[in-house]
Amino acid sequence: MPTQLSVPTVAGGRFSQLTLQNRFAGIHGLSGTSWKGVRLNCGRHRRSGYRGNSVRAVLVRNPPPAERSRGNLENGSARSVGRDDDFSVGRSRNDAVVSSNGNGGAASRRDGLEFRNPSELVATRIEKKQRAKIVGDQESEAEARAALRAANVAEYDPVRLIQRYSKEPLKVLGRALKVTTTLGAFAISVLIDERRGKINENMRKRAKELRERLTFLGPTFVKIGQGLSTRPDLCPPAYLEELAELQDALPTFPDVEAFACIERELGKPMESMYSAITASPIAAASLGQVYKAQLRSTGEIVAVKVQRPYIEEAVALDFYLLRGICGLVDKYVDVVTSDVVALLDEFARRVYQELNYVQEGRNAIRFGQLYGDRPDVLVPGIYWDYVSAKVLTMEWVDGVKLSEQDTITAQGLDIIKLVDIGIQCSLRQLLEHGYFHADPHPGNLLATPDGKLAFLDFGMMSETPPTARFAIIGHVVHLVNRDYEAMARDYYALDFLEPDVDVSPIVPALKNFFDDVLEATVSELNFKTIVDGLGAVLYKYPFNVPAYYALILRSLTVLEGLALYTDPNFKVLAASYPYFAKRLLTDKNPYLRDALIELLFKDGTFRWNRLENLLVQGRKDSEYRASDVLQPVLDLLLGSGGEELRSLVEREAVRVSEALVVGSAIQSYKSVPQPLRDFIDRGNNVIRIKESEEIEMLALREQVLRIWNLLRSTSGFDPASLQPIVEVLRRSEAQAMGGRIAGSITRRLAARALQQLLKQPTPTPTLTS
Ligand SMILES: Nc1ncnc2c1ncn2[C@@H]1O[C@H](COP(=O)(O)OP(=O)(O)OP(=O)(O)O)[C@@H](O)[C@H]1O
Repeated sequence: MPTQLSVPTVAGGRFSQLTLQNRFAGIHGLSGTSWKGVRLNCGRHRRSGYRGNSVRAVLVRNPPPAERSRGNLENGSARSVGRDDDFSVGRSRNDAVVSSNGNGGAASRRDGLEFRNPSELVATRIEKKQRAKIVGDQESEAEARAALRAANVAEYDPVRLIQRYSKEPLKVLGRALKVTTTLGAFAISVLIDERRGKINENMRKRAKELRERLTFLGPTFVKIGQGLSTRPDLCPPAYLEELAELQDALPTFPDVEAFACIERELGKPMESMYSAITASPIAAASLGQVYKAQLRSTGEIVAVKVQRPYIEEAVALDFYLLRGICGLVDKYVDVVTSDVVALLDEFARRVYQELNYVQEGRNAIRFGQLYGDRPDVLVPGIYWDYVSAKVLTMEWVDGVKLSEQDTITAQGLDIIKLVDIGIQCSLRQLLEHGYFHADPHPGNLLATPDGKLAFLDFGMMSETPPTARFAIIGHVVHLVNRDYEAMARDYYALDFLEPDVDVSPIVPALKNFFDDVLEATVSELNFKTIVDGLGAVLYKYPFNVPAYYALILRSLTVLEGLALYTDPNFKVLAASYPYFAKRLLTDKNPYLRDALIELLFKDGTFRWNRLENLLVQGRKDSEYRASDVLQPVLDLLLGSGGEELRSLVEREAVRVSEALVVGSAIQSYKSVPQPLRDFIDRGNNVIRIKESEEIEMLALREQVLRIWNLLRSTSGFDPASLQPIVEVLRRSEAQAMGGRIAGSITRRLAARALQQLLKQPTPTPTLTS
């Protein structure tokens, strides 16, 4: 069956080879045939995420023969080429339009050398460093050139918008009519449904209608719809599902315009930059569409994102209009207490930032520096020589969207593991460095064939302020402790409440809600239940939830939602606990150390089970190190100002030592065969101790031994790593404490010995420090 082809004119003149890709029809038989003198190579499109059954064309410029042979030779060593199935169909396998990959080939040869001489090794390291520096310098120069290309990028300025559109009333009126009729018709349909009692029955239909109407209205409304699609607090599930489609199934714009934009923005002809590019986009998103291409200079496979034409004009007019409407709401609608204009301004500023792809490239680099070194996370690199405000060229990521769970499972990948990578990475983003991906919808998360999680789309990033990072961890501790007063106080640190707001009425509300839900342990709780519960509590009080907080909740609920498809019992909090445990056990930040103490010493008693739980959980975290666990705790114990804690620890140390000594004696005594035992104590119980006390002592002994074993068996535990602790123990305070503990234990044991001697039960002595 011959397949219909249409060749974009802009590309038609420039590219002398054309590759067809039929997504599902499997037209491999066409390979090698020609159409109008153009060679055709076809292959089944295997990358998921493509819908429909259309034919995609890849235009490939014929390379000079020398280059072609080099491509053939180096095909195997070209890293990015080998990774991709669909793209390589017309390129490397049949025609090998793979230009030399200078880095790949040379690097592997260099890596293959054997260095025996240490000075040579040092020299190589220095050389590598110098090379890295040169590469770094070149990168920054290329980035600076990209920034120069984006020098005239528009920024959101409401005053300028007013100046601009007050002169164009007809344009404003036309758009206002379009928006009001489109959304008004939807509102009327919903009102009629309500009158007829058919809201639920027609919900799915209306949700679809809303999605279509927002798509029709263009990028600004698509962005609003995307925002709503992640707000279960605002939209019913049917709407959430339909609006989620706005994340990646959007209409495309003509390729001719896209290619013309690339040339205009980068100031060079297409073929001088890319040796191949797909003739139609592989994805269309709200602000741009993405092509797959091959760099002429290195042969690397890249993704080229091109911005929709006239998008700035479109969003500017929409924000001008929406701002006017929000102004009216602020003025006349009393039930709305928030400053709607300010909210819109914040949103508009973010959208404008997303329109500057140089900024997005910078975000990707920063994100990659912070999190890309993790072996299970992939962050695409940026090719600055091919970046401007409207064109972004980045490393191609071969993968499947996390939302396409069947395809992922078919590839033998574990979706829960991938979600867990997402959660661990998100926790680090939110609570460690504070710099986070604020738009982690499933379309922006890809599972790579080797099981990594790739992050895409760095247009919208956000930051958690340092105080809030610690306050969030503290908040979880307070939740575990059911310390509702502390929870309520956390809202000051979290910036939810002004310092002058009285938190006392909030405490019973929190208690009411959490006492019920905490029937289960916190880690068994659904994250969404907690978020919804908090939402319901907070809603009644003068709270102001900062934007970063809503985004944090969103990113974790998105991940939990993804996991729930596969495992209905998945709990994001349980998955997060190892991270919290590791932070609490190892972080030297005073706020977190206090939180740890609060967790471990509740009401003046040491909670061994909590320590054990923290250790069990903490070692599940990939970055947990046993040596880190002890150091901050000891520092805290022995530092100035730790008197109260020291006396608690001393008391506990005595209790534990006694449990170990007496408990071991009990165990040894019990392991002696009865006839021998009779012979030893001649009918009297040598160890005279109350049964309940004995049970408690043995349980404590078991627990302490378990904890010690946990510490010792933690992977990577190296006795040498305890050296700093030995240093701490040498301090005079530690020695003094050790002396006091030993004294107390001796007194307790002496009392017990006396008790045994007199065979009279005596009251347990009170401890003195
Ligand atoms: N580096 C890449 N490698 C492979 N595919 C990519 C890459 N970058 C983007 N894509 C594809 O293009 C789609 C859209 O890209 P992206 O999300 O960056 O665009 P956007 O306009 O910022 O989208 P949004 O509407 O989410 O803001 C992605 O969902 C993905 O399918």
